[in-house]
Amino acid sequence: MYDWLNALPKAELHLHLEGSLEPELLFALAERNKIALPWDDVETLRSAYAFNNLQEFLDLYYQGADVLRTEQDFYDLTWAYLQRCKAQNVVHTEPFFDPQTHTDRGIPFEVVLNGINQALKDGRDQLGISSGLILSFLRHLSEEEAHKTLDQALPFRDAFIAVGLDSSEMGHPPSKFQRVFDRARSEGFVAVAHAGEEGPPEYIWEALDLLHIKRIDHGVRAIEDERLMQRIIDEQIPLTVCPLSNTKLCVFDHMSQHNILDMLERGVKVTVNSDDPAYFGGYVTENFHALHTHLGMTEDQARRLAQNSLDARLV
Ligand SMILES: Nc1ncnc2[nH]cnc12
Ligand SMILES: [Zn+2]
Repeated sequence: MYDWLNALPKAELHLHLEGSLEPELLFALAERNKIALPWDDVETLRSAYAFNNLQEFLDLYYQGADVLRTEQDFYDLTWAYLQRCKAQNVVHTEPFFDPQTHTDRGIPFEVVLNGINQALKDGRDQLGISSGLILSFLRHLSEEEAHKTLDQALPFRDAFIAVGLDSSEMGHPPSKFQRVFDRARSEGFVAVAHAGEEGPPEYIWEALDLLHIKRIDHGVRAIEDERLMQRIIDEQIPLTVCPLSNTKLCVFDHMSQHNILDMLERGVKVTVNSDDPAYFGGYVTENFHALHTHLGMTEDQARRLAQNSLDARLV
């Protein structure tokens, strides 16, 4: 089944480039940039990848991103991810990046963007993988800081297909970012947002009604609110679900409890994605395969999930 799932043409719609930083590349970049790491070796780092919640993961994820310094680093990161896409027949990808994670460390916005963009272009030309980049605001920072990030992005407007919202969800509802999303949409950006990963269904309502998002990232807690479920089904609003992420971050205790197939059978436009594959134990095919192993996902269901991902592309 793994090989069959791997060969299935699919799109990835929820992937943080910084979360595709494998420990081996992290160590190589640390050496190249002469950065001392608190871990002795790759295995020690990998053994630290055990999380009880989103915040524990984010603390390590931001620490890991510190090795990314030059345009070449961002190129190498993105190129390594695109090669994984090629190997797993991901024919289209819409990755996120978090500019504030880098600009707050003094890395110029253009350095980050140029490295990523050159790799995405080479991915199109050399690997045949189409793509669109999503600029994501960090929700644990202020709306004021998100406005500054949007200012930095506007000279490169054509480099982005959308804006997103990620990082620590609890205590940072979508309403906190209503004005910056208004502004982004008035500049022609499509909007997406993480909502209902750890946060309650109310955050999904806010993301839909206040941020006017076209796609919900995660959204698994929608199942707690029947009226919300009905809206998502009626309006066919896609959910970018990340099964391995949800189990690694204890959103579900075990994959056998995941609700993605229940949602699929109820008519929700759910898709399968890897979120932060270097940290959560696998890329898209591993996520599909876990659904087969622990939930008995059939070939027909896998085909529908893959088709949903192709249908839910923004570009
Ligand atoms: N799963 C996730 N949720 C929120 N922010 C993130 N940033 C990277 N991965 C994330
Ligand atoms: Zn995510």
